Amino acid sequence: MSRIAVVVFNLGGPDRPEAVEPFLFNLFNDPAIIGLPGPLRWLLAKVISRRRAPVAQEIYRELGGGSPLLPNTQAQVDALQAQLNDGTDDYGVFIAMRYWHPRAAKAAREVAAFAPDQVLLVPLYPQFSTTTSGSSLKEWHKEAKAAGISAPSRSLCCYPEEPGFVAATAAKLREALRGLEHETAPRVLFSAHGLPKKIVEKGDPYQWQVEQSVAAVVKAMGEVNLDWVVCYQSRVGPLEWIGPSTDAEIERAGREGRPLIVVPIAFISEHSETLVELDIEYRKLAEDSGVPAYVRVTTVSCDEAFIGGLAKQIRAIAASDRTICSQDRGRICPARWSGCPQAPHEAPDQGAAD
Ligand SMILES: C=CC1=C(C)c2cc3[nH]c(cc4nc(cc5[nH]c(cc1n2)c(C)c5CCC(=O)O)C(CCC(=O)O)=C4C)c(C)c3C=C
Ligand SMILES: [Fe+2]
Ligand SMILES: [Fe+2]
Repeated sequence: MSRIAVVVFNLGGPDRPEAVEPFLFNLFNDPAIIGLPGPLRWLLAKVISRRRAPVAQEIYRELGGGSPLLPNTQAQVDALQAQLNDGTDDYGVFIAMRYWHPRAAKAAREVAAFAPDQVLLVPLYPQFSTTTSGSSLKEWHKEAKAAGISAPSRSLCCYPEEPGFVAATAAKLREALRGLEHETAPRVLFSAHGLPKKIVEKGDPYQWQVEQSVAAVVKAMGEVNLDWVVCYQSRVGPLEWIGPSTDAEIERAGREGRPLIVVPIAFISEHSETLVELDIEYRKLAEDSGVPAYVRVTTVSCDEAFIGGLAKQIRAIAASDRTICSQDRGRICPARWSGCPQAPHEAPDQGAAD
């Protein structure tokens, strides 16, 4: 049996207060986030990260000073590895974070030591964005080359309608609906991390794939009659971002006297954007705006259907002779987007962060 290295990608988060500013610097110095020439971007990243650090430190203080993203990702990796190996030890699963440790360079050295026959690249983002999966895959290819990894690699580009992800999200939403005791019907806010509008206008498929995920969850809810909206949170900086914003939707629900159920649709584990922004800041905004009830659905995290679905997708790419984007129908990039890094794999730099 062949040895298969699975590299999972996520954003990364600072593990202590002093890490907040360098973490933010790494984020804003990424050409996928700020598309300026090197020296100018470096300077801007220095300025923005210094200015943003106290605000972000306050956010992470609510979580004990650092982000829980790495331990939560590790728990997912353990669950995934157990599902994949199922009595064998063919699969080794490695974590590569984009902006804080463990970064791609370390993961690439570990993968090289594992000496795999093939490498499967799995972004922990169901929807593809140049700013997340694209940026991580681009960095991976550079570091894999530097580490001398010669085994062929293929990636799971995106899985916005993956049945396990959709079923897990729908089950959590159903549970929240059952638990909400209020005479007025709730509004469901499917909340995703936002993006600057100009990134979407350049062809980034993220917003389109967020909408695909929401449509799939609504369909999976079957007969339940939902009043739902897709909205976008976590805006930073002066640019115009895609909307409607989650905070504007919360205020509207307050004016209309509607209870709210908030469903994270682009985050698959808990971190600052769910535990602080959704659970503390937006809950307070809801109270202040007169929203009669506010329930936040938890992320799919280690849910069996989600991890099982991911494992199924990974086995499918391991057995396939080409990379697969949205697995359920085995098609090439559903975005039909030239920047999709999955094919042809010989040209991994194609478009991803440019
Ligand atoms: C779907 C996932 C994400 C997209 C798309 C995304 C784009 C994006 N993010 C920023 C700026 C920041 N993001 C920050 C935190 C953060 N972002 C994501 C995911 C996506 N980002 C996650 C999972 C996290 C949490 C990390 C953690 O807590 O561990 C932050 C830092 C926190 C803060 O200062 O508020 C910034 C800054 C931009 C500019 C962007 C697209 C251009
Ligand atoms: Fe972000
Ligand atoms: Fe794709």
